[in-house]
Amino acid sequence: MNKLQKKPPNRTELAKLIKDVPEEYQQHIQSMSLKMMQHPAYGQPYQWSTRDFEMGAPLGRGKFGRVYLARERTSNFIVAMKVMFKAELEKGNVQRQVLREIEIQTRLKHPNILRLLTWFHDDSRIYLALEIASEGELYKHLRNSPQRRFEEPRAAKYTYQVADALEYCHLNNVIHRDLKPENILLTSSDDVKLADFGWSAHTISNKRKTLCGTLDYLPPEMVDGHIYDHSVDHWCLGILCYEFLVGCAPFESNDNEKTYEKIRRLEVYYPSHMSSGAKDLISKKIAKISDSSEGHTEMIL
Ligand SMILES: Nc1ncnc2c1ncn2[C@@H]1O[C@H](COP(=O)(O)OP(=O)(O)OP(=O)(O)O)[C@@H](O)[C@H]1O
Repeated sequence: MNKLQKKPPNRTELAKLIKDVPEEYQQHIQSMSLKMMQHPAYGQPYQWSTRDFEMGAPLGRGKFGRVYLARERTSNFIVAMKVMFKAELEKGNVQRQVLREIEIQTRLKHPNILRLLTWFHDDSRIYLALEIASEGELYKHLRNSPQRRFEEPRAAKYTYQVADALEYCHLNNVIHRDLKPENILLTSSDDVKLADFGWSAHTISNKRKTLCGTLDYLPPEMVDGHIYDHSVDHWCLGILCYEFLVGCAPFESNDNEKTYEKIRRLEVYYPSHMSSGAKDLISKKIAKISDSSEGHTEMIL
C-alpha cells in the first residue's frame, strides 16, 4: 500500500497549523503540511535514514561536519543536513561533545534556537537534520557591514532575540557557554538562531568549573579558574552586544596575556558613537559575575 494513504489527515490540526500563514503562501504550506501529516513519521517513532532525503548543495563546513541543503522526499521539506564522520569524531575525541549537542538541542524548542529536527547514523557517519537558516553565520554579516558593525536598531533586535533564547535555556537548566557571532545563524526573515551547543551543559548543581568558550568572550571567573554558573552567558551577551555595535570584542588584543589582563581589570573602552542606553546595558552585563550572582566566585578550583 502507498505510505501516503496510511493515515487520513487531521483537518482541524491542519487548519490550526496554517492559520497565521500569509494568504499568498497558504496553498503551498497547506499541501506541504498535508504531506507531512500523512508521513509515517508524523507523531510516532520512525527510523529516519539517508533514503528519506535528497542531498543538495553544500552550505558550509566546520571542523567536524559538512553541512548540505537536503530535501525530505515525501513532504519536500528543506533542512540543513550536517554530516559527520564517526572516525573523525573519534580522532578529535569529541564524541561526548556531539552527543551532548544532540541531547540538548533535541530538547530545546524556541523560535531563536536552531531546531534539531531529527538525527540518525550509519556505519561511518552521523546525520543531523537541522532547521535551515539560509543567511548563514551572523559573523559573516557583521564582517560585511559598513565599519564591520551593526546600526543600533539591528544590534538591539539580535541582542534581544539572543537574550530571549538564553533565558529559555537557563529556565531549562542549560548553559550555552560558547556564545559568539560565529555560533549564531541568520534566517531569510532576518531572525537569529542560536546554534552550536557542543560546549553547553546541563546545570544540575548550577555551578560549573570546566574551562571552555572563546578567549575574547571569557569572563574573569573563568580566566581565574573560579566556579561559575549560567551568569557566564550573561557576560557573553554583553560582549556580543558590544561586538555588534563596535565591530570587535572589548578585550581583543594581539597577545593572550594582555587580553587576560584586560578581562581581569574589566578594561572596556566605549566609543563615542555608542548610545548611553547601550553603554548602560553592556556595562551591566560585563560586570564581575560575583556582583550579579551571589557568592559563586568564592569557590576556587
Ligand atoms: N542550519 C543551518 N542552516 C544553514 N547553514 C548552516 C546551518 N548549519 C550550518 N550551516 C553552515 O555550515 C557551516 C558549518 O557548520 P558546522 O555546524 O559544521 O560548523 P561550525 O559549528 O560553524 O564550526 P566548528 O565545527 O568549527 O565549530 C556554518 O558555518 C554555516 O555556514
